[in-house]
Amino acid sequence: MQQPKQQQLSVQAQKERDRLKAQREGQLNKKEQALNKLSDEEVVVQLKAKGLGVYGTKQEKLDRLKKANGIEVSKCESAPQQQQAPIQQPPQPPKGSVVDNIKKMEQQREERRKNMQEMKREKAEREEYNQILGKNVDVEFELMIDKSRLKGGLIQEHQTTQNIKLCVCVRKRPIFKKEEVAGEIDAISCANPMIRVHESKLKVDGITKYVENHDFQFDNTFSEVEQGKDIYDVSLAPLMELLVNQGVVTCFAYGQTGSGKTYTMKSIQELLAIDLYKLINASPSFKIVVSFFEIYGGKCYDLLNNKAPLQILEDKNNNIQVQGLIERPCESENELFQLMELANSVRTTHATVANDTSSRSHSICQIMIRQGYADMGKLILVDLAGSERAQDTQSNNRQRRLEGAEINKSLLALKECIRAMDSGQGHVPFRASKLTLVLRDSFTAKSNKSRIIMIACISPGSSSADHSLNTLRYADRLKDKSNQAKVQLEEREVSNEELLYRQQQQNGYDNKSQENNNNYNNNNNNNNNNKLSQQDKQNTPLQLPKINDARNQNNQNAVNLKKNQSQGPDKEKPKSQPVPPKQSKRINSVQEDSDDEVAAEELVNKKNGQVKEDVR
Ligand SMILES: Nc1ncnc2c1ncn2[C@@H]1O[C@H](COP(=O)(O)OP(=O)(O)OP(=O)(O)O)[C@@H](O)[C@H]1O
Repeated sequence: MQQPKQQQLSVQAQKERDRLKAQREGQLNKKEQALNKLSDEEVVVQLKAKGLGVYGTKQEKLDRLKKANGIEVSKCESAPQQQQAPIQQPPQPPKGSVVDNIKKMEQQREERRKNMQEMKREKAEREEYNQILGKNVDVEFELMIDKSRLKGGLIQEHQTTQNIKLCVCVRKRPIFKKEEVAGEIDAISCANPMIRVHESKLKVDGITKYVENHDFQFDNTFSEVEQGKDIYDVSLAPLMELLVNQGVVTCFAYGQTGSGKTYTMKSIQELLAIDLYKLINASPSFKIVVSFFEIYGGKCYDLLNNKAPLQILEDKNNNIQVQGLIERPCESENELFQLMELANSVRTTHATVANDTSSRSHSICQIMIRQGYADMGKLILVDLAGSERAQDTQSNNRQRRLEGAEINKSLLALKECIRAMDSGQGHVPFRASKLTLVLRDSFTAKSNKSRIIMIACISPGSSSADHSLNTLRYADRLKDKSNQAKVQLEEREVSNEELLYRQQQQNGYDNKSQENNNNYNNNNNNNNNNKLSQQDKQNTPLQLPKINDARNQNNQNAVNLKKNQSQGPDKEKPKSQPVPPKQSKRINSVQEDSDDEVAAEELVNKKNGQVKEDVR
């Protein structure tokens, strides 16, 4: 009697397994169909969100994405075949019908000729047009690049830095007339948050031209039509409140020489001066103190004190002190702006192979907001020296080459510190260079009080494409994406009970660490000449007057304006533009995961141990 019962059970289990398998396959098919419909840009966005590589053809990228979604490769390969199936193959001519074959070949030849003529016509038209404009560019490359450009406008609106601890932005400067006359093509296209570098190349035969496209995605990207104000509005303006609540805001401009770092920083300084005094005027007890120095060849010089040499020292409380640095109080926005102008004008510049007036030093502008003797907040604007590769410095003299080496060393140290800070590592190697040493506060401030904005500037010229790639790769590596991916993966694998347990543990730990933090900060603050006011100890955010509301309104206006512009006749949205991914990449990945999680939960709830076996 027991045997038939067992058989019955195993048949039931088999049925259940088949049913689940069919259900799972159905889900995968749906997912696969959805993936097949994605445009190239959307595939790239999703790959980046999953921390995967974005190289290869569109099909290869799609396959990689499918694999990451749990769809089998063989299945992936069969998908396009399934799609192609409905296409009616023309009936094969019977063997020996030579005449038909010849006709077909003639048709194909005719088509090729037409295409060739069309290309020649297009090329001639473009050459004529370029001649009128005085452009002296390679038309073949120009046409190829134009065909592979990201369509104009924004894929996504710019995000503000309010909730982003490390915000990495890219700014492309416009191409200059003299560059076009010298044969440069605009080789960068930009549609926030994507940026594409079109690298012109020759095949191994040495004559066949082709264009290799490199895609990157950042928190924000700004094209040549966007102004310094657009960057300021989303990057620094939202952080004004933090500046009077013990915040440390650091803004870096990084990039190849001549890519627009100083230009960007100057426009930001101008807007900042206005906003800071709006803030100060609303609370008269606040005052602004500014110091400005440069780090050149590993040494520090005061830019507001006739370039007097400075020393960087560490006191017994491990605080970094720049000995001899003059701090100038400023009474008005004009005074602040004039001091900044003065400091910028005395900065060390030299003519290099790449730029006639290349800034060879890192300039650091520190703006402290004080109430009495207490620091309420600190803003640090760092205009980094132009990044150069070793091969660019070959024809420079020894001094320039040493400068280049020193600059690169400090940029590398900066990258390591930002990465360590972003990934939440306890140890930040800020002693690796003078630059990171003086910026210690930016890396070690409490995470909710510290914001870093990195603006990577790039030149659009085709001859700068490899420099631009270097800059973008540097910026891309600042954010530890693998960490995020790992956390997501790990979270998918733990059970609900375990998650609950972890959460409880975490809460306990957070409370403890919060206490420890408070103790540590209080001690630290005491050591730090008891500078902090009562308000800091209570940790209550200061209520700000209308300035931020006004800014938010401005932001909204800017966004609306951009929307209107992009809908206007000049910037008509191309129909082929990919559907904008509304959510951030993290939200996307959570949603994808949730499908699987819901399915798994349903199964677990429905059935007994046998079903659990299947789920596993
Ligand atoms: N967005 C922009 N719009 C118009 N002109 C720009 C823009 N960005 C830069 N420029 C111009 O490009 C030139 C070089 O810019 P800038 O001096 O800011 O470069 P840089 O990156 O600071 O160079 P370096 O590192 O060598 O000092 C300047 O003449 C500047 O006016």
